[in-house]
Amino acid sequence: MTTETQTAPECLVEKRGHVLIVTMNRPQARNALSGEMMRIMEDAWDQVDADPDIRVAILTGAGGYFCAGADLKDMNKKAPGDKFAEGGWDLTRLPALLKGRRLTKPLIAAVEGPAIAGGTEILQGTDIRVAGESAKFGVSEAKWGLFPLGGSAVRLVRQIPYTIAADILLTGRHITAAEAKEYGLIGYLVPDGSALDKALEIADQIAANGPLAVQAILKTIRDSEGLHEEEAFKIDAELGAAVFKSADAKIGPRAFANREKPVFTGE
Ligand SMILES: C[C@H]([C@H](O)CC(=O)SCCNC(=O)CCNC(=O)[C@H](O)C(C)(C)COP(=O)(O)OP(=O)(O)OC[C@H]1O[C@@H](n2cnc3c(N)ncnc32)[C@H](O)[C@@H]1OP(=O)(O)O)[C@H]1CC[C@H]2[C@@H]3CCC4=CC(=O)CC[C@]4(C)[C@H]3CC[C@]12C
Repeated sequence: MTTETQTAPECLVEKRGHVLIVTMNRPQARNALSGEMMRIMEDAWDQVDADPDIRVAILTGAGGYFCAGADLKDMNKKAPGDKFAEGGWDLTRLPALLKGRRLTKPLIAAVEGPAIAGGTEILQGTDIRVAGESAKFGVSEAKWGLFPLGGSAVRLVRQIPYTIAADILLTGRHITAAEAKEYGLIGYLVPDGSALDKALEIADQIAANGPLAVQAILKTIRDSEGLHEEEAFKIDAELGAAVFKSADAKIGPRAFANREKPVFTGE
């Protein structure tokens, strides 16, 4: 197993075997998003897509916090609205927050502590979500007269029941990890301090699977979203057939017959 570490002050990116771990790293501000942090996150997502050796990614936060959204104190220096007015921003895409961009490999969120506003927004761009029991979630932009530009007004109502999403978006109230689990916003509730361990366990399970199969399943999920079943099955058939033609599709059944663990090559 290879281990490479690239550190940067506001976001850490670590490759552990086939897994890339991205850690938002401004714990003194509950990992509130900064421009620098978002640039590093965007680069990390490019790395996930480009490096064939990376099979899964994990997004987490340092210091026992996930992310408190935009840096509200920084907004007092220069309001984002004024920056947007200066132009050059395509607000239909915020790649760092996975708005208008999704990864080609699975992304697991490991949440401890608060995941508020932008924190819950980026969560909606992840595929599998694990949280410690004391984690808190919410999309509280409206409380500060702001809009959830990370995409929640569109995405949250598609991911959890409508009336709960509308309540969270319009009241800006925070919900507990137990509520988030009940609503299906997260998939795993674990003891505090163990979210990353659980995420790594899930990542290892995924990384041991056929990478072409995993990526084709994910692409089918993404590309067929919102389509009529008949249209969706065309995508499903094309991507599925390509997997069946791969060397991995021979390795798996052979390993089963020989009572061995399959070692996939991704070819
Ligand atoms: C548009 C998106 C996005 O949709 C907008 C937002 O995310 S708005 C953010 C709203 N955030 C909140 O409501 C959370 C506020 N915080 C809390 O409620 C609580 O602090 C907590 C529940 C998180 C934690 O409570 P605790 O009791 O545990 O701790 P507490 O004592 O309160 O805090 C401890 C210390 O941490 C500081 N803190 C906490 N939260 C923040 C925060 N959000 N900002 C700053 N500091 C915070 C707190 O003050 C304490 O500090 P002390 O010193 O100890 O007092 C936008 C999302 C990202 C934006 C882009 C970011 C990059 C950009 C840069 C640019 O230049 C251009 C614009 C942009 C691209 C920008 C554009 C908008 C976004 C996309």
